[in-house]
Amino acid sequence: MNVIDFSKNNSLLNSFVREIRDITIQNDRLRFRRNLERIGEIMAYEISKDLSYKTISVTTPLDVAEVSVPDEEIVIGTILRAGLPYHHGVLNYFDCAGNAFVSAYRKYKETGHQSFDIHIEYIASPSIDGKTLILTDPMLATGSSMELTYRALLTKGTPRRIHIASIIASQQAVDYCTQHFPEDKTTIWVAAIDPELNESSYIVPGIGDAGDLAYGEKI
Ligand SMILES: O=P(O)(O)OC[C@H]1O[C@H](OP(=O)(O)OP(=O)(O)O)[C@H](O)[C@@H]1O
Ligand SMILES: O=c1cc[nH]c(=O)[nH]1
Ligand SMILES: [Mg+2]
Repeated sequence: MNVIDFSKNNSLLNSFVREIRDITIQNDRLRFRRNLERIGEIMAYEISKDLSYKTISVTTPLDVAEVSVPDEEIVIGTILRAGLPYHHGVLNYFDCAGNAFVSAYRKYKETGHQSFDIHIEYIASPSIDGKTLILTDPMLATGSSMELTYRALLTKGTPRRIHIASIIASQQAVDYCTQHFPEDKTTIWVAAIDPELNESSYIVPGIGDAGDLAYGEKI
């Protein structure tokens, strides 16, 4: 599977990643959400280079110009909650895309934060049949939410191409997605790959809880 890790290259993207990681900056919720959004914009731009294109003629006030434009029908799929600002950034650039929203949350077992199941309770999606599906979630920790969201969306058709667009992924999640997504039509795009998960399956060093940083703690 094709895995694209932008931390290997120097770009402005790394400055935004620094801000969502930095404990002295990340607690400004407005800035945190805006950083997820602008990373989404950059991801969309990078993914756009991987699409197929067609040439169209555009009438200007003076003549006709030939322009290459994307020739794929895109659906952006997002996992609540932390996916929302990131989704918004991707949608800022793929502004004609369809949109799918899936709720996935960790339901912890009575034994504490070490053990949980992922629950999916809500899906709102257009048909994804034959389309290019961009799955957006800033955190890819175990990879389970991403896989279960994908399986839930398969009830809406079979995508022709899949782009998993995350921000911080664990190496374990990258390996997991490599095993659980169709190899021939999936690309994983990440801003960084971190080495570890802690005992609560949080990414280390990671950023902490992305949903809480964006929207506040939940009970
Ligand atoms: O790869 P996984 O181990 O499945 O974990 C990743 C999931 O955890 C986060 O959501 P969370 O469950 O914290 O929900 P929230 O966005 O509502 O806080 C994140 O946005 C992913 O959806
Ligand atoms: O590190 C992690 C893991 C899951 N969810 C988060 O928000 N952060
Ligand atoms: Mg959370």
